[in-house]
Amino acid sequence: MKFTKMHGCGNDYVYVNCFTEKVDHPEETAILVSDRHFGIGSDGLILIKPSDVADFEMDMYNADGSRGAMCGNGIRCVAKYVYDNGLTDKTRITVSTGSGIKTLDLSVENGCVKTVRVNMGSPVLEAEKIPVVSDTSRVISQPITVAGKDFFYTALSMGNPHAVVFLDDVENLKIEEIGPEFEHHRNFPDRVNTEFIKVIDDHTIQMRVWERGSGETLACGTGACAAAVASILNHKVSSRKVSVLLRGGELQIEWAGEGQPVYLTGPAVTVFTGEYPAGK
Ligand SMILES: N[C@H](CCC[C@H](N)C(=O)O)C(=O)O
Repeated sequence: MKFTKMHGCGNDYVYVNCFTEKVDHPEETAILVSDRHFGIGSDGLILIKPSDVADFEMDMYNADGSRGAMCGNGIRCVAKYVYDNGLTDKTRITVSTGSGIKTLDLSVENGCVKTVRVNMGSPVLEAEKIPVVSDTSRVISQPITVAGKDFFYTALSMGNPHAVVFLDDVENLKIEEIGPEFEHHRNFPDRVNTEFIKVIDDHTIQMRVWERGSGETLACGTGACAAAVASILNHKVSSRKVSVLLRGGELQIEWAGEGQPVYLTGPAVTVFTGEYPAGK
């Protein structure tokens, strides 16, 4: 299987061009290739496929083999891959995902995509659609006890479920302890991606993330969108343009308010190409 290794702010995936390659068991393949010692090493696997309803289809799998409905860092790399490899010459493309068709605008320098702006669609705030178990119709700064500790969280979907928690310190957070407890908490029937946020100023937040199915990643595109929306809803920031500082880089989020789409802008990087498994 020929593959290309790419990342968005350090959120790295193995990409396979399914116009020319065939992946029969993507769940198992995602587990194998993600292993950072016995495989290629990645946060998961992303298949780039033909589509009848959009220019391309993105089919995304986490490191544990679970299928993700949307991936903000991944979709930017899909755009870079299809443009840089000549599958399209358009600088506005559509990509079909598990959470609908997304429109992307590509910024090109010297014939290659450098940054991509994604219309991520509108956030979903209704508890039952996220889904989250709650006795309130929305979850905006609601109390939750996780592993015996009390937090306040805001829940929303960007096509995938997110829980956003505001803390005074995220640097020293023992995310490997609390992350899985959130991921598997009874409030989240489909598990959850959890973003831990420190507010820096009225347009800047710092974020660490424990991803459903992949653990701590250096960045999460849908998570950065969820964090910015939660920061605006909770009046933690006053700007509608939020810079999200992640361990792997910086993402720019724009949201004009309820009923409006969230826009995600960030880089996409190609690291290397290869063959898996290697020839004899
Ligand atoms: N772990 C996520 C999918 C990947 C999302 C993330 N890598 C992004 O950039 O949005 C989920 O299971 O919903």
